[in-house]
Order: sequence, then structure tokens, then C-alpha cells
Amino acid sequence: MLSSTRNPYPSVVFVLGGPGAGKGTQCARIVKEFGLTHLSVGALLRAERDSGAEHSDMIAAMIRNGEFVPKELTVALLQQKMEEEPNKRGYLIQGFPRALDQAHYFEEQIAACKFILYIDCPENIMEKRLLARGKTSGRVDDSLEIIRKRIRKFKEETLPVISYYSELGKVKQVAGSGSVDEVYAELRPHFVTAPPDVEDISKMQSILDMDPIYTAEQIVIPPALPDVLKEWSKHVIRAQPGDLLQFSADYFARLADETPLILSVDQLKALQRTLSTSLDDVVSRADIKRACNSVDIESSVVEHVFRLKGMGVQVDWPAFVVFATTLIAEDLNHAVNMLFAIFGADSDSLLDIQIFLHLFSFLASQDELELSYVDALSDALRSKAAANGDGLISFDDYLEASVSQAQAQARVDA
Ligand SMILES: Nc1ncnc2c1ncn2[C@@H]1O[C@H](COP(=O)(O)OP(=O)(O)OP(=O)(O)O)[C@@H](O)[C@H]1O
Ligand SMILES: O=c1ccn([C@@H]2O[C@H](COP(=O)(O)O)[C@@H](O)[C@H]2O)c(=O)[nH]1
Repeated sequence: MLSSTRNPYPSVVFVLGGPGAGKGTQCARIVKEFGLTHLSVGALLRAERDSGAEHSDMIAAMIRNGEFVPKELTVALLQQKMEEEPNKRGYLIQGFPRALDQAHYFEEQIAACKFILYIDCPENIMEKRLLARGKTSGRVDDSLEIIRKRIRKFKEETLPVISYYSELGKVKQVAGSGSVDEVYAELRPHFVTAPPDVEDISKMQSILDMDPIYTAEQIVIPPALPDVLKEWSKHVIRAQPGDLLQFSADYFARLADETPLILSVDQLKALQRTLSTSLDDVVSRADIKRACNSVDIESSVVEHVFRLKGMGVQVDWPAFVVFATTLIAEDLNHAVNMLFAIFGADSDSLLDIQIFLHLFSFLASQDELELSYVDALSDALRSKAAANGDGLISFDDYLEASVSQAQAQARVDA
């Protein structure tokens, strides 16, 4: 089964409403104007029933009695159809999900829905329409007894689906009691203006590239949005926060607040001196806070670093200092330069190769450097430290090694 994480379907809209609410009638019009692929689950099941396939007898019995066919079978049929009819503009799935477990199952197996179009129609109107339809439709379930049963099942099992998506803000409700034109006029704007959901940043471009049910003119993307989302995504990926919403709320609150984080290399050097008196690299958060306080590093900065890396109760303090440098570094080389200033000897800012590689590993993880690059750079620096005779390296040694590794990499890429 396909999982929603590698969802090839760009857009799924469920169309729900009681039996006779006008789902099929409106879907036909939506499809005509917007070019989505229309999948009526009832129609798919009727076709499967008539095909004489393995489960046709069971499906026939379910339809005849107004019962629901097992979700595994329904979703497999839907998936098969979606694969047979790839459509960048999306899918309009009518009369499904009929119950909450079906909704969850579909979203797990195939894709999250973009929204639910709910056509709300009074019971007496639905009943009248279906009795009229029953005169010519040939549908075994358009009898008064089964119509009433279908309406009852809709209220008991399908309305909870609508409530569920409503809480997620995904329901577009329209009144189904008016004429066909009136209902369509009310629902149409939802297809014209609904913005595509952006599951990830890379998908945004493909959404803009696809044949529009949403034209590029209709989607107004604020110019800053891609950068804001990219930066936010990088922070999330780095921090791997336990509570993504809280992390994001803090992150954006900080951005909006625009309070600059006040931190200097001198403060970090002083912090390093203070913390290096502890016997262990791992200390408590309280120790970190005390040490920062003693060198006048603001608690907002401390909390920021804790959040940045989603650190636990026990903190590897050299890592804390390294991550703190990234708050004020312009780029990777600037951060490395600061490491030499903070951890190096006062006289010459030289660093023992083992210590440097340990510190650098935190920056490498933060910057998501390729392992092969880090390994090659580390080897080059070990050779340099050995050649220097004392196991020490300078920032210039680092720069030289990183430039030659970058050049070597460029040659391989070429
Ligand atoms: N707005 C409307 N006004 C009057 N009649 C309508 C309207 N919409 C649909 N109908 C008629 O009502 C009957 C049911 O409509 P339709 O088949 O679209 O409903 P449905 O919600 O798809 O029903 P089901 O779930 O039972 O398949 C049809 O005969 C259709 O022509
Ligand atoms: O998800 C679904 C949808 C439909 N069924 C069965 O089909 C009939 C007819 O459905 P309509 O949407 O009215 O065409 C319905 O009463 C069910 O028996 C289903 O099992 N699951």
C-alpha cells in the first residue's frame, strides 16, 4: 500500500452529504469545470458488484441492505482507480468516507484529504428526491425502507466524520436544498479559491507548476513565505522537538518579537572557562543556567539554545557552547573561527586536534554536513596536526583543509 508520506496524489476532496443530498449531481458539475477526477464510491462498488469479481456477492448484499462494505475493499478499489487515472488536478471522492474508521484508514493508506465538501440537506427533501429517482434509477437501494436506513446510518456514522474534520477546520458546508444551480453557486468558490495545502516546501513549486484548478494568479504567495518556511523547517529538523506546535509557537513568537539575542564571543569564552572547571562534560541544566548567569548571558539566550537542540535535563556543555556560537555566527567558517577563540589557548588560539574534532562534530550535525566531507576533512586535519608536531591546529589549518576538501569535492562532482 502507498503511504501518505510518499503520496503521489496532489489533492483529495471528499464530497459528503446524506443520500439524495445531490452529491453526484454537483460532482458532475465540479468535474466539468475544474477537471478533477470524480470517483463515486457507490458507483465503483456497484460496478464491482456487477463485474462478478471475487467479492461481488458480498458487495451486492451490503448495497441491497444499505450496509457499508469493509473499508479495506473500498480503499483498495479507490487506490486502484487513482493509480489508473493519475490526475494532477486532484480527486473528488463522492460518498466516502462513510464512517470515521474509513476516514482514518484512507488517510493512512493513501493521502490526507484537503477538505470535505458537505452538502447539507433536510431529510424530507432527500427522501422525496430518492423516491423520485427510484422510479428510473434501477437502484435496489432506492426503496423507502432502505432510503430511511441509509439516512439513519448517515446520521449515526457519517455525521461524526463531518464533526471530526470540522474540528480540523477542513469542512466546507453548503445548503443542498436549493436548486442545482443555487447549490453549485454556493460550493463553486471553494474550488476556485481554496489554496493548495503545502505539505512541504519542495512540494510548493510542483503545486505552482501543475495545471491549475488553482491558477498561479489565484495563489498569491507572499515573497517572504518560502524563506520563512525554509528557515523554520531547518530549525525543526535540527531540533527534532518533542512538541512541534509549542516549538513552532516559540520560534515564531521570537521572530515576531525580533528581540535580538545579546551574546558575544567574550561571554562564551568566559562561559567555557567557568564550565571547564566541572569534572564532567555532562552537567545539569541548572548548572548551565548558573554558569551563564555568572557571565551575564541572558536567560532568554540559554532557553533559546536549549530549545534549538531540544536538550534534555542533562546537557553536554561543550555542545551547549558550540550551539550557542551558531546563534551569532554568520556561517560555518565564522562559527569555527569562534570555536578557536573560545576553546583555544589564550596566547595563540590553537586547539588540540581531538578537542577540535569533538567540537566540530556538533557544528557538522547542526549544519547537516555530509559524513564523507567531515571524514575527509578530519583526516586532513589529523595529518596537519601530526605534521605540526604538537597535535595542535589553528583556524588557518582548518581553512586550508576545508578549501582543499571543497576543491576535491568539486573535482569529483565535475
Ligand atoms: N438541487 C437539487 N434539486 C432538485 N433535485 C436534485 C437536486 N440535486 C439532485 N437532485 C436530484 O435528486 C436525486 C439525487 O441526487 P444525487 O444522485 O445527485 O444525490 P446523491 O447525494 O449523489 O445520492 P446518493 O448518495 O443516494 O447516490 C437525483 O434524481 C437528482 O437529479
Ligand atoms: O464508502 C462507501 C460508499 C458506498 N457504500 C455502499 O454503496 C451504497 C450506495 O452508495 P451511494 O453513495 O449512495 O451511491 C451505500 O448504501 C453502501 O451500501 C459503501 O459501502 N461504502
